[in-house]
Amino acid sequence: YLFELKEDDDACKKAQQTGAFYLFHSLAPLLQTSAHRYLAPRHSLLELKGLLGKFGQDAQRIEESVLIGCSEQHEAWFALDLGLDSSSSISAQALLHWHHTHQFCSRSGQPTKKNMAGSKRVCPSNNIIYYPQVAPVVITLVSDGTRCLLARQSSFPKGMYSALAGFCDIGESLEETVRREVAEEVGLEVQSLQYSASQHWPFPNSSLVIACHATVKPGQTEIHVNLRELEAAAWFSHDEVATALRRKGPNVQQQNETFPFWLPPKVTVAHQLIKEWVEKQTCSSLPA
Ligand SMILES: NC(=O)c1ccc[n+]([C@@H]2O[C@H](COP(=O)([O-])OP(=O)(O)OC[C@H]3O[C@@H](n4cnc5c(N)ncnc54)[C@H](O)[C@@H]3O)[C@@H](O)[C@H]2O)c1
Ligand SMILES: [Mg+2]
Repeated sequence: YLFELKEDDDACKKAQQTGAFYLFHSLAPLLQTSAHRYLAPRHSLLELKGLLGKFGQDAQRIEESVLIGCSEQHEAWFALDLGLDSSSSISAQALLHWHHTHQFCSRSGQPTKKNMAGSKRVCPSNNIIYYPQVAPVVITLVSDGTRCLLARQSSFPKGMYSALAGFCDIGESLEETVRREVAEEVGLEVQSLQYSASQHWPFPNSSLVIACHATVKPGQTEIHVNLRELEAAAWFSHDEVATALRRKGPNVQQQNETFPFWLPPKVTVAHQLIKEWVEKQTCSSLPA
């Protein structure tokens, strides 16, 4: 059903009649608080036209909406950004951000036009079709069998460590990126690797983060930190990591000016990857 709406502008326009619209302003979502929770209000086309009229906006703006999904019953969902200045926060809706930042054809320089669903942009002068780009990123938790390797960039919040991450270079397989990034960032040779999970990650642009476990040969565990990319990297024991998983975010500074290390929040695939390793270690240390 979604494929049909992306390929057929008339079908998409018709779906707006019975669809639901989520509103944004300069890429920030409009939220309502209710009983200490944030809810994203949905607006029907009629309500949306009323809102636009109330604020003196042209109903034509509805053409700027983008299709973001549908219900099992084929109720289409749309996002519409009412903000005029889109240079501010990119904290939401990767697709709206992509439209704001890809307005021109990279070959002719002409302004491109979004299709009704917002699933692509087309250059009217040469018919080149542009689709939203997603940059693949690998995140790798390296283990030597009993410890795992965590690292931090200087841009991370104080005390936070995570698994090694890196963008795939053009032409690389994911496996090649894992081996290259681990070699580049900590000077270790990956012996084996195993896929774990993936996550769409819209910060700073649209990336697809693919999480993997990797092992190094026992005895080949000497770390050489690439200080151009990382501030620090070290091996951590199962107990240290299990304790850190329970810490919620930045902790108070300890007397000796250090921060007990903590890990990315639960919402990140980095957290899930590290948690999966701790659970696997716990299971493997249980008596058979
Ligand atoms: N969701 C998660 O759990 C999670 C975990 C780790 C990293 N990430 C994200 O993955 C991304 C990559 O992590 P990193 O900073 O360690 O990457 P990295 O080690 O490749 O270093 C970043 C460098 O990659 C280059 N680069 C930037 N954008 C690129 C692109 N689109 N394609 C190719 N190269 C690019 C730049 O030179 C940049 O300095 C970051 O945006 C980070 O937010 C998400
Ligand atoms: Mg990196």
